[in-house]
Amino acid sequence: MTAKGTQASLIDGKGFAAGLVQRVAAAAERLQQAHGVQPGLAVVIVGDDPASRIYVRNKGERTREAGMRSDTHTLPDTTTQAELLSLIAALNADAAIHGILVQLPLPAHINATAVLDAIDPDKDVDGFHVVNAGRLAVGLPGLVPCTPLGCSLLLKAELGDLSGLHAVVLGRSNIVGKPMAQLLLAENCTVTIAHSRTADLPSLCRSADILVAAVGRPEMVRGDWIKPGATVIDVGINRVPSRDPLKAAAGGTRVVGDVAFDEAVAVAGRITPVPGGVGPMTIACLLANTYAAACRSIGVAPEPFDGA
Ligand SMILES: NC(=O)C1=CN([C@@H]2O[C@H](COP(=O)(O)OP(=O)(O)OC[C@H]3O[C@@H](n4cnc5c(N)ncnc54)[C@H](OP(=O)(O)O)[C@@H]3O)[C@@H](O)[C@H]2O)C=CC1
Ligand SMILES: Nc1nc(=O)c2c([nH]1)NC[C@@H]1CN(c3ccc(C(=O)N[C@@H](CCC(=O)O)C(=O)O)cc3)C=[N+]21
Repeated sequence: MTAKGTQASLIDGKGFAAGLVQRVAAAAERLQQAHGVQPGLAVVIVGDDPASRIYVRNKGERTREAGMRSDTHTLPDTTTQAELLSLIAALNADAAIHGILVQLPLPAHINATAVLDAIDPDKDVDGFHVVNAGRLAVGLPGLVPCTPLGCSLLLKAELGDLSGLHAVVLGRSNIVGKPMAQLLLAENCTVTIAHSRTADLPSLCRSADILVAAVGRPEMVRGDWIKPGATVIDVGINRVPSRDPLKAAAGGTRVVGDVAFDEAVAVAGRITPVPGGVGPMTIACLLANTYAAACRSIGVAPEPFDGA
């Protein structure tokens, strides 16, 4: 608590995501009843990255909850780019698969851009294909990257109209920062994108009504970088040693965000926790995108999930 006794309210991403998964499941059930189509997702993992393991475990549970089909293709580190491309070609041609997700990062000997751009854009439920990036940039309907889509849904549910708010997006990756900025612009925010060459990050961040942190640096954003009352969305998922020195010595870890939560919670108006904030929304949006792709594959307009 601060001297003023104020404390940010927590944005319950986990709870919001659970509700979204239920709404997607109900819509998918209606799609199946009306058209006999069960949305199908294929996840391809090459090698054994720890972040990918967490993601795939959670995704499997949520996909089952939503009554959708989920196939996981686990390939060894030694898989060649040609082998991966031929699996993608088979999934592109498979009418029972509406969504394809290739877990990142890929091993260094594989060109990730070439692989992502081999996915049929209409099955690209990650929204990483250059065609979907282009659709987002010019305002055409398409598949939007799950993490920024989840952040945008949380912000609209919390704040309503975002028009005229100053949003600072920390990070400019193709999978989080850039599409996040596009979505905020589409909601009529005034958007600043910051990155590793940005001068005086603390002052810039202090001018933000909405601060989205997606840098991959544990607890980089400090309490005094935040405008009092601002809304803070922490995208970071960083594994750091456990607080307990004995556990840490044994290799124990905990997950923290890109924001120093204990400091930020005393200054911000609203904030997402890590875990339990943006992460679960990413998975819920993956299911929503898979449902939408299944609808469009048979020429049906997907039910929207914008509302609460
Ligand atoms: N919750 C979820 O569902 C997801 C969480 N994540 C997490 O989000 C975070 C970001 O992921 P991602 O976008 O893939 O990361 P990238 O590493 O691809 O991008 C990081 C961005 O942060 C910028 N950056 C790095 N260090 C600094 C610094 N010291 N000061 C200012 N800017 C900096 C980089 O700038 P520059 O471009 O100049 O190098 C870059 O634009 C990670 O913690 C990741 O684990 C990612 C995906 C999903
Ligand atoms: N093609 C591709 N698409 C991705 O979207 C993608 C990817 N590759 N590679 C890895 C990153 C990371 N990512 C996460 C998603 C959800 C949680 C998540 O659900 N986190 C929970 C649990 C965290 C914990 O307790 O460890 C939470 O934040 O509450 C984490 C990480 C998706 N990614």
